[in-house]
Amino acid sequence: MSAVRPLDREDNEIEAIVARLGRKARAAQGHLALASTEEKRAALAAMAARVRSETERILAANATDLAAMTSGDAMRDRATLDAGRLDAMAGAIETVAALADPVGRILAAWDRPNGLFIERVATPLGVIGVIYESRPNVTADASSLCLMSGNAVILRSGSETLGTATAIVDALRAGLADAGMPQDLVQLVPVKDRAAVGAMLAGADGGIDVIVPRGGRTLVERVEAEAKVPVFAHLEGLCHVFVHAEADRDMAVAVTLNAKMRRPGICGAAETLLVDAAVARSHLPAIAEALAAAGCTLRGDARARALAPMEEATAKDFATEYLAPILSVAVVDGLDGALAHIARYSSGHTESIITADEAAATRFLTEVDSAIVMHNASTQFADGGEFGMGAEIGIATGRMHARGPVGVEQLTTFKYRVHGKGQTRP
Ligand SMILES: NC(=O)C1=CN([C@@H]2O[C@H](COP(=O)(O)OP(=O)(O)OC[C@H]3O[C@@H](n4cnc5c(N)ncnc54)[C@H](OP(=O)(O)O)[C@@H]3O)[C@@H](O)[C@H]2O)C=CC1
Ligand SMILES: N[C@@H](CCC(=O)OP(=O)(O)O)C(=O)O
Repeated sequence: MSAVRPLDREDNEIEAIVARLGRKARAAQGHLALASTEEKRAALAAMAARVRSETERILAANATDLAAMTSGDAMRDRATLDAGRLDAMAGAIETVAALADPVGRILAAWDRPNGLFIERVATPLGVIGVIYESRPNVTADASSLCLMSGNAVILRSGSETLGTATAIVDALRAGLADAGMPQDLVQLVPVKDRAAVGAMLAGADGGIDVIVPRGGRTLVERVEAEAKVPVFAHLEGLCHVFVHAEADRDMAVAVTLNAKMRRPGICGAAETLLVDAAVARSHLPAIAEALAAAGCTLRGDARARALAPMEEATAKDFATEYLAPILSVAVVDGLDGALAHIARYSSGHTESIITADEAAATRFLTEVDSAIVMHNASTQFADGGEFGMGAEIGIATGRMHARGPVGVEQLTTFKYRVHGKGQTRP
C-alpha cells in the first residue's frame, strides 16, 4: 500500500496554487539572473529597510501566532520575535548584501592545446523551494540568500508561524518593489495544508528546481518518499560530544555544557555525551553536576549511572533528538567505542571530540562521516554565521552538492564558457 494518500479535489486546488507560484517565480528569476551586483544589493537594502519600518505589523502578527500556539517552551522560543530579534533579522539581510556576489565567479579556467579557452562559471540554481520550521528568521534569511545568489524562492513556513511569515514576506516584497525588482522573487505558500509540501516536493509542475527541507523525522520520511526534484536535505541534528581519554576536564565541562544548554532547541545542540571509560570516573561527575545545575536532565547507560546521578537511558534515547534540556550519556571504550556509537546513531549533522591528543583528533575528524566534525569546540558552532559565511539557509545533512552550512556560494551551480577562434573537432 502506498504511503502517499491519493489526491482529492482540495489537493488538486493546492497543487494549482503551488504551480502558479512556480510559474511566477520562474518569470521573476529570469529578470534577477540578469541583475547586477549593485541592483541586488539595493534590493536587499530596501528589503531590510521595510522589515524595520514594518516592525509593529510583524510583531502584531507574531503575537497572534504565539497566542494560538500549543508547542512547548523551546519551540515557542524559536517562534518568538521581539524588536531586538527583528532588528537582527534586518541586520542579517544587510550582512548578506555586503557579501561577495557568488554569481559569475570564475571557479576554474584553462587553455587547451587546440587554443580553446575554457571557464567554469558560477550561475544561480533557479527557483528554490524552502520548507522550514516555525522559525520566523528563516523567512528573511532564506529570501536574502536566495536573492543574492540569483535565485527566486518559494517559502513554506511552519504552520504555527504562517501569520508572522506572511507579514515578513509582505515587507520583503514591498522592499523588492521599492527597488524596482519583481516581487515574485520572494513568495510564500499561503495555506497551512501539508498537501502544499507534497506539491513542492513534486517540483511545482516544473516551477521548482531544488528543494531545501529543514525539519525532523516526519519531514524526512515524506521527502524520501515523494521528492522528484533535487533535495538539499537540512534534516535533524542528533549531535554527539565525545570526551576522549586525553580531554582536559574543565574544557570537557565547559564545551559539553555549551553544546547542550546554550540553546537546547536548535539542530546543532548536542543530544548525546560519550565519555571514554579511561576518564569517566574523573570527568563525568563534574560534567553531570554542571549540566544538572543548569537544569539539564541526564539519561545514562549503566556505566554512566554508576558514576553520577541520572535517569536510565533506553536504546531509544540514543536515537532521539530531544531539542530540549535532556542529554543521553554513555560510557564508551576508547575512540573505537565512540566511533562505533556515532556511526550507529548520528544523523550526519555535527559531532565533536574533546581531546589534547592530536592523533586521536585527526582520526575522529577523518573517520566520523558527518557534515561537520569538530575538535575541542561546541557543536553549537554549527552555523553559517559562526562559520563567517554571513548567514545560512541551514546545515545540509545530505551528501550531494552542498554539505554543512548553506550560504550564498552553495546556492549556485555552474556552467562552462568555451571561447574559440573557429576551431573544429578532428
Ligand atoms: N539541519 C538544519 O539546518 C536544521 C534542522 N532542523 C531540524 O528540524 C527539526 C525541528 O523542527 P520541527 O519544527 O520539529 O520540524 P518539523 O519537521 O516538524 O517541521 C518542519 C517543517 O516541515 C513540515 N513538515 C513536517 N512533517 C511534515 C509532513 N509529514 N508532511 C509535510 N510537511 C511536514 C512542517 O510543517 P507543519 O508546520 O505543518 O508541521 C514544517 O514546515 C529538528 O529535527 C531539527 O534538527 C531545524 C532547523 C535547521
Ligand atoms: N544554525 C542555527 C540554528 C538552526 C536551527 O537549528 O534552527 P531551529 O531548529 O529551527 O532552531 C543556529 O545555530 O542558530
